[in-house]
Amino acid sequence: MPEIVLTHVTKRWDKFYAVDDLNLVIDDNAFVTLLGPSGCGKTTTLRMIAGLETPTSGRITIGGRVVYDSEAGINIPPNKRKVGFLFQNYALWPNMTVYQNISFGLSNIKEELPKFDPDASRAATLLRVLQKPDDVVKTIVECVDKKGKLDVNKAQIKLIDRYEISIYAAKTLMSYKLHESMEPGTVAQARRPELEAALKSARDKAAAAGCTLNDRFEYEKDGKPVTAVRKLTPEEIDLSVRRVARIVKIGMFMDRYPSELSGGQQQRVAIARTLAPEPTVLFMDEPLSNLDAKLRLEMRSELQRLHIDTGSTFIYVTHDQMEAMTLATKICLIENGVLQQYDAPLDVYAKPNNVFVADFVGNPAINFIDASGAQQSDGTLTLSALDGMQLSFRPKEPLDVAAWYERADAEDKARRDAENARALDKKSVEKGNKDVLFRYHVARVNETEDFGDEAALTDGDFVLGVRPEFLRLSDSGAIEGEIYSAMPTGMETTVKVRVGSFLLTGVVFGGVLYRIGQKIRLDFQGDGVVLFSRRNGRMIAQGSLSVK
Ligand SMILES: Nc1ncnc2c1ncn2[C@@H]1O[C@H](COP(=O)(O)OP(=O)(O)OP(=O)(O)O)[C@@H](O)[C@H]1O
Repeated sequence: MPEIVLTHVTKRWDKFYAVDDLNLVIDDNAFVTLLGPSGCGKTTTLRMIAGLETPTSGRITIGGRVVYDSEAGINIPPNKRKVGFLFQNYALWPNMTVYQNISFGLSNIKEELPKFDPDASRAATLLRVLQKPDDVVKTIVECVDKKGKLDVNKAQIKLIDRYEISIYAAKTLMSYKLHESMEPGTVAQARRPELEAALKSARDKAAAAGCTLNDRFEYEKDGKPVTAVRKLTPEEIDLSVRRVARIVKIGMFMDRYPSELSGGQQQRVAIARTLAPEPTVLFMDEPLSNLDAKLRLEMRSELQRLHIDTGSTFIYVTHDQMEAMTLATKICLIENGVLQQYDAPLDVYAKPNNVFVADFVGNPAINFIDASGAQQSDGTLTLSALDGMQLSFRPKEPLDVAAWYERADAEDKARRDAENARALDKKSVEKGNKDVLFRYHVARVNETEDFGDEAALTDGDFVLGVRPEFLRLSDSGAIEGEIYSAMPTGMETTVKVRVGSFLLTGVVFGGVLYRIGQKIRLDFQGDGVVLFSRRNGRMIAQGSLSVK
């Protein structure tokens, strides 16, 4: 499976930078979700990797092969990138059966493929299955109804699934009528000589051409595969269709038309159709957004399984952070065309690079608390927050705040210098959609209009990010609060707690009932509270928070 590498990829329309200098390495067999708010550049990124959109500049490789390079003038079309697509509007052909919908694309393939002997392959398959004639009989008689009538269609599908064979092999097997004989073993034995002869004749034919047949019945010469430009044989097409139908469990619906299927079943057919040509990379753009909530959840787990079963690399666009969190091996979070974080979902959740990431991921959302103060000689930070309350933040790892700022400022300066140098280049186009510092939201009881006219921020201005599960409601808590709202779901209750003029959101597990207006006490738990710089919005450290 291929690794996908994007190097300095930019896409702009005039002064609008939809994707700005994106560098990304997508590992073999990864499940990457491209996440971000509407218009941030997710779909553009996906389309550029797939070859449906031409980048303005940069380089993209798939499996070591350059598919796009602005400087070298390389741009391989999508149908030559061996990739598959699954879009929101997957539109099955209504006048074709499920089988035809899946097989249609395969029957149009005409490309360089290994030379193959379908007769030898089928003979070998039948010989393999006939080794256990009693098993074959058992599989067939399972499809006899109460009145003693055999459902031939069902029996064929059972044989196809049981032995992973084509419909042609299943029909031949049925024609042997093992299930009608008192001695299936003898019937099976009687069939062997003709099948063995077919196999030998195929090998002789290959030998006459100076070749050998490998164990997949493909021609080889001097140990190397012999290829030819050809179409797939009906048997190969059937085996592919059956393989993907097995994966998405639609084997029983092959003769139905799309209108005779539920939304979820149609979606599975669309997935099967995409998987049939065995794409090494599968692109999905919000493929579940047309489904209802329950089906979405079901299809999510199907997709996760599919990812393992197919071994393909999945690249999946979504603006639903929950979908991104639950499916991905890695999340690529984009805002305004700029990569914000590329990490495993739990790392994005626990160690967000900046306030934007912290805010975008997690439901209920993280609590932001403005705080100001300084680091003490013991490494902790003494902070004033929530209307003058004195808090102590203890970093999880050793931290030197002054040194952190020095590094961050040096990085910012280097970036600004690079941007200025870029602006001096005559060919460069100034970015119209400028990057602005994300304005996080501090929840208050009486929300006032935020004019953004803050006093100049210093290195002593911080933002604390407290996930709802790090708020602890307990009688021994040092902070006084009052229940502002409580939403029990049975498994947990989401509470908004009023602390002075602020509102903090917490999650309490179990069926606890709270009364609105009820006085409670709370504090913070765990060492996962995140400290951000208010000046540049970036994460400084994780740690624990307590009241002094
Ligand atoms: N052909 C085009 N010409 C000009 N601007 C475009 C064009 N295509 C896309 N854009 C702009 O590029 C930005 C990124 O678009 P893109 O479709 O990648 O966003 P997205 O993150 O997938 O959004 P959504 O979640 O809404 O689909 C958008 O602001 C969009 O308006």
